[in-house]
Formats: sequence, C-alpha cells, structure tokens
Amino acid sequence: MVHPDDIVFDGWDISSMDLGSAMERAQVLDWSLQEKLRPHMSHLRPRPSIYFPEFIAANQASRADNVLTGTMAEQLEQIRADIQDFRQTSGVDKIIVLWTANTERFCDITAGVNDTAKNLLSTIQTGGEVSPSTLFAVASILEGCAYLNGSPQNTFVPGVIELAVERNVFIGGDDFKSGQTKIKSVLVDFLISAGIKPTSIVSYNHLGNNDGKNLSAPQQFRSKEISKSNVVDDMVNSNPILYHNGEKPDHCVVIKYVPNVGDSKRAMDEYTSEIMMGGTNTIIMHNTCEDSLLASPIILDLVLLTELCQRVHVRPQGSETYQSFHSVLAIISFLCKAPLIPPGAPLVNAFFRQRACIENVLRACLGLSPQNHMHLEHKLQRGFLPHNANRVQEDMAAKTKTVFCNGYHPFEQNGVGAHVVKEATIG
Ligand SMILES: O=P([O-])([O-])O[C@@H]1[C@@H](O)[C@H](O)[C@@H](O)[C@H](O)[C@@H]1O
Repeated sequence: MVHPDDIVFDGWDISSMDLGSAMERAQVLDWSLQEKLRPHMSHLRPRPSIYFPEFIAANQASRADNVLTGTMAEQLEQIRADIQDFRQTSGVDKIIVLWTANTERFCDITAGVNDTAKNLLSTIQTGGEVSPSTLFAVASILEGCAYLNGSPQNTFVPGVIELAVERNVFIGGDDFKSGQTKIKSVLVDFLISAGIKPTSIVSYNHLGNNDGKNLSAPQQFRSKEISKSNVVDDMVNSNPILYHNGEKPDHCVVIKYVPNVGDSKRAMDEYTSEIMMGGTNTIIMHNTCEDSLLASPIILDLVLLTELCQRVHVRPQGSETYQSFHSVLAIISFLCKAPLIPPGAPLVNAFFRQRACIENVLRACLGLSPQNHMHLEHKLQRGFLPHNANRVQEDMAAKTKTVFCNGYHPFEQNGVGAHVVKEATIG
C-alpha cells in the first residue's frame, strides 16, 4: 500500500501543471514526424528519418540523405552526438526520444546477441543483427534519455530492457493505440463486461500513406498483426464464466495499402457475439479517420506523461526510501496497442482500466484517494461522511418519506430483512 502523502514530485506542484509548461520542460526530439504535420508543430524539431528501416547498411548514403552511415558502432556514436547536439543547441533540461518511424520486422531474440545488455553492446561493436530502432533506443538510454516506441516491432529486446533498468532510464511502448484498436479496447471490454461473448472479431483497414506502404511488406505487417491481435487477451481472460481456460474469439486482422485514400484510413470491423440461448449479435462498424492526426496527440501525451512520471517518487508503506517508477513505464499503456510491462506485471489492455490507472496515479499525486466508483456514502442506509453529515441526514429523511410513499420495504431494512419480516408477519 502507498499512502498519497508518500508520493512526491521533484521541484514543482503538479496542481499548477499545464500542457504548455510541461511541453517547455519536455521538448520532443522527433526523428521522423510526417511532413504534413511539421507546420503545425513548430515546437517539435524534425530530425533525420529512417524510412523502411531494415538494417542500417554501412555506407548506404550520405548524412545529407538523412541516413546514418558507417559501422553500427559509428552509427551509435552519431546518434548519441545528435542527442548531445540537440541538448546544447535547444537548451532543454530533458530529452525524450520517441520512435515514430515506420514499422520494422520483428527481430530474433538470440542468446549471445541481444539477450543481455552486455551482449547487445558488444554486438553493436562487432556487427550483427540490431534493428535501427534498437540502435536508437540504446543510444538514448546511454545518453540518459527516456525512449518511447510508437511502432509495433520488438525494439525492446531483453538487452535493451536490462540496459534501461541498469541505467535507471524509462522505456515505454509499443505502437500508438490510435484508431481501430482503441475502439476495440473499449468495445470488447464493454461486450465481455456486459456478459455478451465475442466469438469472432474481424478487422480490416486500408490506407495509402507511407505507413500503409511499409505495412504491405509481409514481415512488417506481421509485427503490426501481432500488436493488433493481442489487445483482447486480458479482457477475454478477465471473464472465466464466458470463456473456458484457453478459449478465445477468432481474431483476424487485415491491412491493405490503397494509395488513393492517402492518410484517410478506412477501418471496418465485424464483432460477432454469442448472447442468451445461443443467439447471435453482430456489430459492424466503418470508421474513416486521419491516421496521422489520430497519432499526433498520442505522441504529445506520451511525452508529457513520461516527463511527468520522471518527477514522481513513491515511498511504499514500511519503506524508508522513495523510489521512482520501474524503468519499463507501464503507466503509458493507455496510449499503446501492445503495452510493454515489467516482468511479471499483469497486462491490461482494457481502455477504461488503463485510464483509471492514470487518473488514480494523478489523484494520488494531488493527495486524493483513488476513484473506485463505489460511492458507498450514497448507497448505505445512513451516511457516514462527517463533513456532510447534515446533508446526508436530510437526504435520508427525504428517502424515508419516498420509501414509505412508494409502499416498499420499511426504511433501514434491506431486501432480505424485509422478506424475513414479511414471512414472520404471515406466520
Ligand atoms: O490504431 P489502429 O487504427 O488500430 O492501427 C493502425 C493500423 O491498423 C494502420 O494500418 C497503421 O497504419 C496505423 O498507423 C495504426 O497503427
């Protein structure tokens, strides 16, 4: 248990936080924001981009083409130098690096290559399979900068996670939860919580931007398919009455590249569910949305939340010392399709549970108790909140009157009590 009084912030009062001041404190080091957004986001500094990143090939092109050159070790140093340069020229206190570049294919987790921090650092020196996003993550961590992954690939191989923990640097991801998946994390939770059992979920989307083009490559699509598919797992597992052990709805995800629609993504979903007595309920949805404009506020929120979390320190009950959040920053799950969580932590994809986590953490930071929606003070026979005792008494008097008028059970007896009294009377 953590008492709200045991949560502190470095330096300033959260209640005075506004987006503007937080933004000044946490400028985004943006590596590849799409051209069309740049005019609207002048405070974000565009940086070299790597599109279609497979592996950064040595001597691929010049820096003028926004592509890193040299050996992998040299590329690592170049990225670190870029970060240092940005720190100096921009004068910001903190840098948070966020990967908005295209989806990469999943890379293999190989013992001796990327399974530990030491092995990963030595693979970078000697050459081997290290994806561009992993290289950026390592550079950021070595520079003490939090690193967030907005794409689905497994940037955070075990070696990166170990390095982040060793260096006490936040990492978080994966994959912006922007459109179709965001709705899914609400709708499936609603269906299952309402006792309606989804048996098949079929999701198509087509789009024509650079992201869509990249996803038409099977290996990159596979990364996206994985991050989009696992999103219902925790909701399914949360209801053992509807789903037996290991049972899952069929879940199919298709993405097609259609250049003509550009950034205007079309998402079509069909949710088929089983209802009472074997009946069927089907929900069909068509959603037309601007892919980049859904992603951009998520980028800002991710950075703001991460920066905020860097200033939160917690002293668990019975402990002498304060500690910060785990390096794997799970609180930002709300904004991600495939949340990265610390080993052994429960995975939560359900939208409102993720939101409640953020809300309650922020409430705790302000010294407020968590919002649990019980509202017991309004549900008991007698109120128990001292500060509004009078109000409660008045309310109860009014309710008593209503109860008698309605002819229901006498005041101060619940349904069971009323039933017993009735039987006793009859007897
Ligand atoms: O968030 P969401 O709509 O489920 O998922 C989307 C994908 O289906 C889409 O193909 C991709 O280009 C978007 O960037 C986004 O990741």
